[in-house]
Amino acid sequence: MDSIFAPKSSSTSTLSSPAFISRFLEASSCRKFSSLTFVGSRPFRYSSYSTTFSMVSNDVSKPKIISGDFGYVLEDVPHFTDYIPGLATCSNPLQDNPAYSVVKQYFVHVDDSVPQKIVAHKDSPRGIHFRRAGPRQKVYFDSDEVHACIVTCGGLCPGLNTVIREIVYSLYHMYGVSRVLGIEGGYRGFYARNTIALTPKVVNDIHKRGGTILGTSRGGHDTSKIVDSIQDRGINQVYIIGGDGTQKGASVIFEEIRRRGLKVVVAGIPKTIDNDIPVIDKSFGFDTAVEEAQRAINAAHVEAESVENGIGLVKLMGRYSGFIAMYATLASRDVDCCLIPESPFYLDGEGGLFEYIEKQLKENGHMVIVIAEGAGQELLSESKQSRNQQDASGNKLLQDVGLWISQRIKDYFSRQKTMAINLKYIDPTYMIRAVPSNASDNVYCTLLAQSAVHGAMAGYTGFTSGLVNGRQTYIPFYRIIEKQNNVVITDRMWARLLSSTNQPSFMSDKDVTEENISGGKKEEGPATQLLDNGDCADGVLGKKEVSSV
Ligand SMILES: Nc1ncnc2c1ncn2[C@@H]1O[C@H](COP(=O)(O)OP(=O)(O)O)[C@@H](O)[C@H]1O
Ligand SMILES: O=P(O)(O)OC[C@H]1O[C@](O)(COP(=O)(O)O)[C@@H](O)[C@@H]1O
Ligand SMILES: [Mg+2]
Repeated sequence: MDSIFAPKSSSTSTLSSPAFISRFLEASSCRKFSSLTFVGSRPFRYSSYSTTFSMVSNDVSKPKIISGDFGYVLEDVPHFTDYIPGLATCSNPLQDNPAYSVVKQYFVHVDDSVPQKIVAHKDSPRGIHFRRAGPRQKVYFDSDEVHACIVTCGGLCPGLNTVIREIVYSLYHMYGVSRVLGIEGGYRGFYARNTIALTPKVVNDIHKRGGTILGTSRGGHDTSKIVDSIQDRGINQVYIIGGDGTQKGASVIFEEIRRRGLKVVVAGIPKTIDNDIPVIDKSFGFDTAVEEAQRAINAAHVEAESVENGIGLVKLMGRYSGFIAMYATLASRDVDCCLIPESPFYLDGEGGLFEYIEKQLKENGHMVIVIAEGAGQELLSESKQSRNQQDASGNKLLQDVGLWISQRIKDYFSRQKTMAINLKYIDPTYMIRAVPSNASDNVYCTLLAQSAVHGAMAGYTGFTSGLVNGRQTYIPFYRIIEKQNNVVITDRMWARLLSSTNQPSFMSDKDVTEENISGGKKEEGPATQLLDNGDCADGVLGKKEVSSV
């Protein structure tokens, strides 16, 4: 255990002499560039393994956008060389790894990139691309120099332990790194908790367990305390696993690290059971969650069809994004109605939920309803006080829509006296996210973790490792945190759902306005490949974004 009271690095000022610099470079097996450049007269500060150099440019915090022929745009991620001059590089140790020596062209070409949109027309501009993830021929860290840490933040999600395990394994076995710390209890763990030494032995079995062996938390993000702790411990690779809030936190940590001129990588791995992170195809743990939700839906179906006028009601997670509910519904085929936050609904009157339930019960004798936790929040009669309640991270606390709607349905039928109903409410929300990841999520987690490690070793920083169109990429933080990924209710996927359940859409033509379509984001097309509106690179977005570069 490494104590939080670890002494501050003492060697911060006396190590700038030319003799020390040359000894340092000799000691490293990394080949140095022709010279170490000093901008101005500021000496560099060598503090344990995190090194402070003078900044190369004042413009480093701007997005790195590179344009090419035929409307090609690369939204690149930051790299050490953007703000640290004269860094040494080494050959990638993977070149001597027997397991990988069989792979032809194992190293990713420097110009490889992955298109954000793959549906194209013959006149389409090539559109936005992200840097392809994977090992690079040259790395910016000597194996002995690396001191990595891993932290998990926000709510649980299946696969967290797998990602932790695979980061540790990649660092140890691909890059010969042997110093990896686990930060306990989320962001606040950097300054308020002890750390755990992570070795392949410690993490060997953890992918079979749900949760995170490191623990997690909401709130507690104090940028300067976190970066101080990173600097004091001599950490130079920070792997941050978490959702939209966590990636926002990672982005400010990265900015502070860059402001201080530290040779410290900040790499994000996107975690969200709600699948509310944009750009990426889907988040890890999502498949597992959908699979697990089937068990609850099956139970609801069995209960409902075993009694007269049975209603099985299942609440699933999804604060603002109804992906789990939508996919679980599509997968199950037993669901008669799926309610999500993106699709407003109403209870009474023609075309309302009560009318539909009555019809279903008359025709089939039972029905199954799936409701995402964030659905219909505007309908819940809530006190002003509860409306403003937030969790420690600032996320709005939701009322239990499952309990509320169960009561409203029961009240309606007892008022109507047309039929006696038998409603069973199942709330499996925490069970779904507490399970270990399934086989396909395990593979996905492995690729995300390996990609993050390859990127970090190659000197990339300020990125989230993510799957785009089936390829691993490095996505700049600003693209991950700029908006939320939502179900687009005018997308084909939602239409498929409506046709599979036969539920009312609760929408009139006038509701299909720009504002109602996922918060007015229609012109930007689907933020995720879990949607399917066939948007291609010559859409409004393509033209707008290309011309703005
Ligand atoms: N805008 C933000 N800036 C900095 N840190 C943030 C921000 N939003 C959330 N965080 C931090 O990220 C962590 C996780 O956020 P949270 O919203 O709870 O979960 P998730 O990352 O799963 O969305 C918390 O420690 C929180 O303090
Ligand atoms: O009770 P908790 O831990 O706050 O978690 C509840 C929330 O966590 C989630 O599962 C995921 O949220 P995050 O991605 O922000 O962690 C939401 O669907 C849900 O509202
Ligand atoms: Mg979140």
